[in-house]
Amino acid sequence: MTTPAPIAVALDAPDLETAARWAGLVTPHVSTVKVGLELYLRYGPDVIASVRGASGVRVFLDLKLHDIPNTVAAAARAVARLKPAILTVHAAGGPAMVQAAVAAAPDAQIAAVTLLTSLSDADLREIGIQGPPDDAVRRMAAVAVGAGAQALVCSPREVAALRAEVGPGITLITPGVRPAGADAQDQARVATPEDAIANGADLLVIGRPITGAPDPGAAAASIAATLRRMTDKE
Ligand SMILES: O=c1ccn([C@@H]2O[C@H](COP(=O)(O)O)[C@@H](O)[C@H]2O)c(=O)[nH]1
Repeated sequence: MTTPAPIAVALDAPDLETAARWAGLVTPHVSTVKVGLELYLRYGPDVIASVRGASGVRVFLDLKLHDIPNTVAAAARAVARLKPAILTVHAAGGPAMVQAAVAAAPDAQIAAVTLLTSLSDADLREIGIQGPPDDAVRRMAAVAVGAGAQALVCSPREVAALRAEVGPGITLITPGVRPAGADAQDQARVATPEDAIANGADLLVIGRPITGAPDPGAAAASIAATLRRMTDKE
């Protein structure tokens, strides 16, 4: 049996049955499945058991918590019992908020989201973030890691700069991944799976290029095989 690829498939499905079906199709090929706001807000905690299924695949709970520290601590504590492998918070919540999540969910890897991959350079300027995204991402990452975050979420375009900033011990997670020629859809700062890995990403978040394919299992297997060929060459 081959080792599952370092991919978290974003199960952004309209209903639980579809999410569980996608999870079943992709889990032989990928290490992780990701539950986001759409599913969690619709179905609540039950969704975790449904997508985990019999395989017991790692579940990444992408709730992007962002509130005052006391509220985030309570929310993180509430979901910690679901045993997600990874739980996201927004780095923009500041160090006390990140620290509160880390303390409240000690068994989950707390991943701090730096700048959403859907924001273009123009969008970033409009919300007051001047200069190259790399700079802001590195600043936010340093604060989050200083507060105890064990993982960071960034665009694959910033992952090399971030790796240089934080070193090898922090897990770098990149959404905004599109196979060559695929539609970027609402993502702005994108790169291919090969480039994301070559630049230092540990875990690629990929949703619609897999779940929107006629056969999500085959799409996941194909991207996984591409990554495996890269590591075999090393
Ligand atoms: O900056 C971020 C943080 C999280 N996401 C999430 O990743 C997936 C991406 O899905 P695609 O279909 O591959 O675009 C989605 O669940 C987002 O909520 C992100 O895209 N960017």
